[in-house]
Amino acid sequence: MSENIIRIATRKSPLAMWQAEFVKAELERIHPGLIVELLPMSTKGDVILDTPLAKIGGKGLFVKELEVAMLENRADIAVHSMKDLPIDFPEGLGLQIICEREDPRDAFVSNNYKSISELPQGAVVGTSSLRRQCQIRAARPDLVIKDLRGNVGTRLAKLDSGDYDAIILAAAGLIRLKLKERIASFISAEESLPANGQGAVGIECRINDERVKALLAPLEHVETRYRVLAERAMNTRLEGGCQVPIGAFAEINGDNLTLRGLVGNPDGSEIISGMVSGSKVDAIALGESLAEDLLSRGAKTILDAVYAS
Ligand SMILES: NCc1[nH]cc(CCC(=O)O)c1CC(=O)O
Repeated sequence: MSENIIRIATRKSPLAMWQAEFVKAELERIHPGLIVELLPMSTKGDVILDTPLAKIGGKGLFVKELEVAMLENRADIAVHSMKDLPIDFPEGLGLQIICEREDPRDAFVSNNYKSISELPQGAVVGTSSLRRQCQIRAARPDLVIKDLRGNVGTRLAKLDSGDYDAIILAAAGLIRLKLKERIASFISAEESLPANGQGAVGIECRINDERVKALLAPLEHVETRYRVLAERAMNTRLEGGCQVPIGAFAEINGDNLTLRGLVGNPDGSEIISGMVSGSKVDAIALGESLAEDLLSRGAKTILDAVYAS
């Protein structure tokens, strides 16, 4: 491979392309003379659009093709939304960089209402996320949750066509796609704990590719890494895939990291939540200890039932 080229494997969705373009622009800014090429590709998750994600199963629905491209040396790096990235990597590949986090909150999007509490009895809310569904239904058991798939633009179009009274999306995706004005209100972490890694972009590469690793190093954001490591460690210990009713959200104050987490029934009838605090350098241990705490208080029973269904 030529010394001054980096090839980025990316999904073709507008958000994935934004993230890849962001990494390309950063690399070109930091390393004048470096040529960065995009290799857009479709993944299984992009092709199967009519089935709820939780039912398609299989880990890495949105990443496998990108990883094969790196292993076959058709690409050097892949840019991912951290929250969609599986815990395990194929041999030879690894998560190298976590970039600075965008707003991690969920966003309430509606053309008629300002917030969940304003929704009338029995209103229809669109989301395919068990995590969002569980927390919304815990607060408002009367609401009807209707599946909502597709990329951000598709989901907004379905809202606009009148299929839903409101939909829930990650604020980060809307902000990045310059659709912030579509956000009726931000949902606080107290109302809906975000998914692990939400709003953060990660970069995967071949673990033995020292040239690429050196070029990527300046994109690392240390605070985001600690936060996302704690959140992912909790998820890993809970053996959570990406389609699980699990929320995890870490914040850092000085050297102190506080991690909040929850596991719930998709119907919102039961939510087990907890919190840990400690030194940020112990991020992974903090995540694991919160997972143990949740498991000891009944999370295992809930998750077993979700995985079996
Ligand atoms: N599961 C899809 C997905 N993956 C990443 C984002 C956007 C924000 C992010 O980077 O977390 C979204 C859309 C959404 O959840 O609304």
